[in-house]
Formats: sequence, C-alpha cells, structure tokens
Amino acid sequence: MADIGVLGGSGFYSFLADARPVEVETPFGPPSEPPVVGSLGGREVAFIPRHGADHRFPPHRVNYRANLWALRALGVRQVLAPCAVGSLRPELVPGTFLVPDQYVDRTWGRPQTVYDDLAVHTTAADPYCPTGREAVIATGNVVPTGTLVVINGPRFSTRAESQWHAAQGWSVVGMTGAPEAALARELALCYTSIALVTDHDAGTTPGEGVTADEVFKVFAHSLTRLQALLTQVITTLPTTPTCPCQHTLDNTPAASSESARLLAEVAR
Ligand SMILES: CSC[C@H]1O[C@H](OP(=O)(O)O)[C@H](O)[C@@H]1O
Ligand SMILES: Nc1ncnc2[nH]cnc12
Repeated sequence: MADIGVLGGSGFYSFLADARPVEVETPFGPPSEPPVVGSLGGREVAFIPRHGADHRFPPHRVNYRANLWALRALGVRQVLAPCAVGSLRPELVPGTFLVPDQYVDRTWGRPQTVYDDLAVHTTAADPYCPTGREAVIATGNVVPTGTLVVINGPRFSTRAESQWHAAQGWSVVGMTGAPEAALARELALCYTSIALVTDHDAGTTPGEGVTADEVFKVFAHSLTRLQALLTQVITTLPTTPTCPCQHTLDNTPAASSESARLLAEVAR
C-alpha cells in the first residue's frame, strides 16, 4: 500500500493531504497512531507521528518496534525519520538540517530488537541508508554528515554531559534516533535520519539550557521547510531500492521460534 514511510517527530503530527488511516496489527502492540497513507509526488507514503498525534508518548515510551513493524507491514521499504536535535557545535545553528552518518546510542531500557529469541546480529558500522542520505543531501542546504548522540531523556543533558558529548566530537543530540535506526535495519528497511537543529545544547552555551517549549517553537517555525524537503526527497527516492540495507537479513540462520516466524515474514 505504500513504499515510503515518514515518522513525524516533535511538532510534526500530520502529513499528506489525502491521508487515509489504516489499521495494522503488529506483534508488539499498536503503533503510536494508526498509520495514514496518502500520495505525494507520485508515490504512496505512510506516515506515523512517533510521539502520537497529541504527543502522549515521551521518547522512552515510544513503541519503536510497533511503528517500524506497521510501516513494514504496509509495504514500506524506505523510512525517512525527521527528529529535533540540540546542537553540540557553535556553527550548527537552530534551523539547520543535518543528515547524520553515525549515531551513538546512550539510551537504556528500550527494546533493542524485534527478534527476542533468535540470534539476529545486524551490521551497524554504517547505520543509515546511503541512498536516502544521498537524496536528502542532494536537496542542498543541509549539513551532509555528523554524529547524532541519542540520550534516554526525557530530561535534557546536564552541562557536564553536554560538554562531554561535544568533546567526543559528536555533532548533535536527540532522544529518538535509537533504537529506531537499529530496529529499521533489523526489518531490512532503508532508514534515513533528518535532524533539525532546534537549540544549542547546555554545554555549548552559557544560558540556562534548552526547554521543550523552545524545541517546539523552532520546530514549528521550520515545519514548512521540512515538509518541502521531504516532498523533494520522496520524488527522487528509487522505487526499488538496491542498497545493502535491503539485504541485512539475507544470511541470518533461522530457528524454530516465534522470532523465526517473524523473520521469515519480514524477509519475504
Ligand atoms: C520536545 S523536546 C525533546 C524531544 O524532541 C525530540 O523529539 P523527536 O526526535 O521525535 O523530534 C527529542 O528527541 C525529544 O524526544
Ligand atoms: N538539546 C536537546 N537534547 C536532547 N534532545 C533534543 N531534542 C531537541 N533538542 C534537544
């Protein structure tokens, strides 16, 4: 029913003019909202706001597994994942779009796999889709590389944590990029993160630190630009992606378990 999926982040709760809701069951319970499917730029696109339409799920309570499973069940092979991030570098100012090429996962207590009782070990050296990244970078006016450090939240970083993140050479900080990217890979989905800088994180600025209000305000201000960027990317993504992300399960040994059944379903 759709071949491209979009996960809406903070302040991004609706998309697609002709959106129709679709009920999808997943082994992990319901997604944050029933996905909506609509056409955009000649493509069928599915959309789920990851925090729910009323932002009722904080980052540590988002059902990342169900969201990605639901998209996959609708036929989606490529996921575009916008997210709000804080800047760890003075030159990355609010309003900047950055296309991460790496992430560091500092979350804890979040389900990390859709194959709970099956040994599936995906490759994560280059965790994002090269084709999707290229399509976003080609729109121009985006920072083409950077490392996204993902904290558990829901609180923002202390100044010391933030200074430490910056000292590691990491670029931006968010709360939802992991395990979302890893789970997408487990489902052989192309996954491209589009990070929108909404603030300077506490360690890089002398102020009192970021507030959620500030994040929402900057995100709202940039939403039209983000949606235009997504539209442009959606029209240029290949209809049949051939990148390695599509083959992450090709050499995985199957076992007789519920997970193996899921794996067989996904690998089809
Ligand atoms: C609302 S402030 C913090 C919140 O915003 C970001 O959400 P998303 O990645 O979905 O745009 C950040 O990761 C936190 O979840
Ligand atoms: N400074 C920040 N830290 C973590 N997540 C964020 N999302 C937006 N800004 C953020």
